[in-house]
Amino acid sequence: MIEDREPIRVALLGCGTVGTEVVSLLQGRPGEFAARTGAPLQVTGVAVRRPHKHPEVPEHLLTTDAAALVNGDVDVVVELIGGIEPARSLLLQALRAGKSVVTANKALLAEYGSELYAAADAAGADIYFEASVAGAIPLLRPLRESLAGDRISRVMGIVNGTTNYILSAMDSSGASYAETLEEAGQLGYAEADPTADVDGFDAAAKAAILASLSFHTRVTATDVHREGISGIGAGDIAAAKSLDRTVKLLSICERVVDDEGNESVSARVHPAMIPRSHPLAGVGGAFNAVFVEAESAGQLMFYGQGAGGVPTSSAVLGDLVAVARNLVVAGKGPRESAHAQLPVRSMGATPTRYHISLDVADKPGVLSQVAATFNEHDVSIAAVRQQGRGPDASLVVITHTALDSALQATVDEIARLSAVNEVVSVMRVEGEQS
Ligand SMILES: NC(=O)C1=CN([C@@H]2O[C@H](COP(=O)(O)OP(=O)(O)OC[C@H]3O[C@@H](n4cnc5c(N)ncnc54)[C@H](O)[C@@H]3O)[C@@H](O)[C@H]2O)C=CC1
Ligand SMILES: N[C@@H](CC=O)C(=O)O
Ligand code: NA
Repeated sequence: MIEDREPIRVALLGCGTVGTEVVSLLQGRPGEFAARTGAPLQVTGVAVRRPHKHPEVPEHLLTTDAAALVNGDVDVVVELIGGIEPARSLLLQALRAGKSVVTANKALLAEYGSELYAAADAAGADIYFEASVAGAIPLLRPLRESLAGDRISRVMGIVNGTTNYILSAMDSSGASYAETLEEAGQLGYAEADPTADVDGFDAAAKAAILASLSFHTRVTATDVHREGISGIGAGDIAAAKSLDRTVKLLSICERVVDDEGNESVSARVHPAMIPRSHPLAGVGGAFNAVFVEAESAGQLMFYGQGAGGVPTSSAVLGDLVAVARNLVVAGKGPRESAHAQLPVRSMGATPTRYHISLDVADKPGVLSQVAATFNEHDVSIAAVRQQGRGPDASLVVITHTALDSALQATVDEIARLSAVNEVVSVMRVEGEQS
């Protein structure tokens, strides 16, 4: 009888947006969890900062002493506090004592993942973190396990729900940036400090995790080129609309092979214009979607709810069941796989495409001056559209693929041309043939 087996003792750290849902589901469905893992799951304590704020948790389980809870009689520690400290110290403490860990903390994993993996490995414990990237969507388990026999070449997607919620609203209803950011916070999508979302730190942490798993290489958040959405204005959204495109914050991780056959990894987060016909263009609200390209599997797409307490609790509980099953059969989950150790390519050396929208003087020679600047930097133009407006004109240029540093240098020089009144919008273009 499963009920007669020794329970698996679970400590929960943090009871906020995600933690509250995890506690409630764990307490509400004990029979199901026991049947699925092969032993009952017993919550031994819930570490919180202010116990009086948690009437939903049985009082005897609440504690403000997370370290004592981790050091006590527990088999699995579920960390839902977020941030680096005290989460890092608490998880190292747990792992070094042979206790397995489930965490949703991308910021921590993107910086200290290797340290945590090493501690888990040394003690024979597990570390699972499906909720850390793309919330409810099963994505890391497929990368770590199902695709472990394949070679991944590219991962591209929307992995931040808050910014997608904001950009979708700006695109569809012309809503303001500030008002939608506040809504995203109320709906439980935004991080405790929402600048982590809008400035791209959250997406960059997720890109580091995705690149590490996909390319068997240690990639940290500081290796990821990062641009957020705080500079995106109504002008950019309008420029995209006029070309039947939309703006999304994308995380793109690629295996790049140079002319000599040398491989490197590129990981970047930035807003990009994509065609409205692209499947990512239809991903609205806090939904996430990620494309994975692998040599044998071909193209795969993962889609679902990337943020919010209820969806994220699904991924956390899935990991908890996996860890508990391993404990029941004395098995182990996957370890760190960083054998490839590919160098990380700088953003300047990464091939990209640009959309550039200019306000120029409508007089002879302007177009040729602009075209000459592209030529000087060896950047090839894919399309040009000019529209006169009295003495001035709007000039839109879309380039072919070139090194990002060459594109950046071209834009800097164009901005200095006397015939250019204003650089209205500069954005990378993704999701179409170059
Ligand atoms: N909210 C979401 O949609 C998602 C969140 N995550 C991640 O899940 C984790 C938790 O996120 P949320 O629940 O949204 O955050 P939250 O801010 O709502 O909850 C964190 C809780 O931890 C508590 N806490 C802080 N320090 C503590 C300590 N020393 N001891 C005990 N409790 C402490 C806070 O009081 C708060 O209640 C973060 O790592 C976040 O990045 C991952 C995917 C989605
Ligand atoms: N703040 C994050 C939450 C999930 O990881 C987001 O908006 O995606
Ligand atoms: Na996930």
